[in-house]
Amino acid sequence: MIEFGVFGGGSWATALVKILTDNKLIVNWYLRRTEQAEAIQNAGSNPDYLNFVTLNTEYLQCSSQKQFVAQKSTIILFAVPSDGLSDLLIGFDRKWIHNKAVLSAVKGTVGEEHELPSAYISRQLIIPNNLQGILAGPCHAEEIGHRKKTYLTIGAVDPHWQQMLQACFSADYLDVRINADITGIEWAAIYKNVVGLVSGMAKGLRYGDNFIAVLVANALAELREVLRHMGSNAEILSSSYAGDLLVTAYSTHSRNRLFGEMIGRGYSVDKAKDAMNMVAEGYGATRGLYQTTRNFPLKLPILQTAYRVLFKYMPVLTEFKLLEQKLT
Ligand SMILES: NC(=O)C1=CN([C@@H]2O[C@H](COP(=O)(O)OP(=O)(O)OC[C@H]3O[C@@H](n4cnc5c(N)ncnc54)[C@H](OP(=O)(O)O)[C@@H]3O)[C@@H](O)[C@H]2O)C=CC1
Ligand SMILES: O=C(CO)COP(=O)(O)O
Repeated sequence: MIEFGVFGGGSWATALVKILTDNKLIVNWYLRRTEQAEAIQNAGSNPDYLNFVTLNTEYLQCSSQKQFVAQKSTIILFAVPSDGLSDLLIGFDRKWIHNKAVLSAVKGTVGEEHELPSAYISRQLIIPNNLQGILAGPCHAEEIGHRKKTYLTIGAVDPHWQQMLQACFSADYLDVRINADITGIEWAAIYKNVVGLVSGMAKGLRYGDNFIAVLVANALAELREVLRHMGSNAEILSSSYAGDLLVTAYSTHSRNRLFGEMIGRGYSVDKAKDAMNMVAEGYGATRGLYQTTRNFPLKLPILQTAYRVLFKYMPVLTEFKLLEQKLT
């Protein structure tokens, strides 16, 4: 029988647990704070994230024991921020998940080598290709919490697993698309978080819809170039790539856009970080993607703008004046 082991207790994990338990699938949910695990088990909702979402506790077992969750489950799902992955995997024995499918819902780069989450997890836990997968968007946890129509993407290469996961995450308000381009989707998700930040900066600087439309159109072209150089022949005008970029660039739920908006309004990077109560992956993604692509023969002015503002502390308005000249 299928049992999911979900690792991570934030908004995305909460939305995913809701989908799975609504579908009457057993979920063993690892939360690093015991009090959070107990509160969710008792109240049937997560007090800290998406607290309006009611969870079906009949199918839910919360725990702050990694080993218990990993060993009891048949499918492992990681849904923590990318900078929490290495810490999460400390003391995580790969024997606990031998021959189990492992799915990453993480968007970001990991460590100083800027590895993709799926690659990092697979290297650490020695997961064979056919048992690796990712869960991607375009989606925001809040809208899933409200059962708003959403398209999800399952990235996996094994046809049996593709179909099984598609069934697990489908619902009347959820369509699940299958895509075997795992690394392309992950790089697209990393880049789109950078675009969300830059779109937010533009908003904070009081640029209007006319400019932001040009910014996003250029971002799509940049995304295509990045993916080509990463070895993906993706048709980017589909939901898993462009869709994910658009939702982050335009949605009021986007944490990256909110973070960028604060920078545009004049907050320092540290002050903007302090004001966030959820992760904005685009910050680390900007550095990871910049360093990964800096020797590529590509012009990536949007990525460079984000990098110069966030990591070289250049004045955001000055950088946008330069960016204006480079957009086509
Ligand atoms: N939110 C969304 O709509 C979507 C998010 N994602 C991606 O999912 C990932 C998680 O994001 P999200 O849930 O939104 O983030 P949140 O900021 O909402 O929550 C982060 C969660 O991860 C937990 N965490 C952090 N580090 C560790 C660790 N080392 N061990 C165990 N738990 C840890 C935190 O625990 P604590 O509360 O104790 O600090 C918290 O519960 C990100 O990569 C994000 O880009 C992808 C698609 C949609
Ligand atoms: O990855 C995410 C949703 O796709 C979360 O990032 P945003 O909240 O910035 O969109």
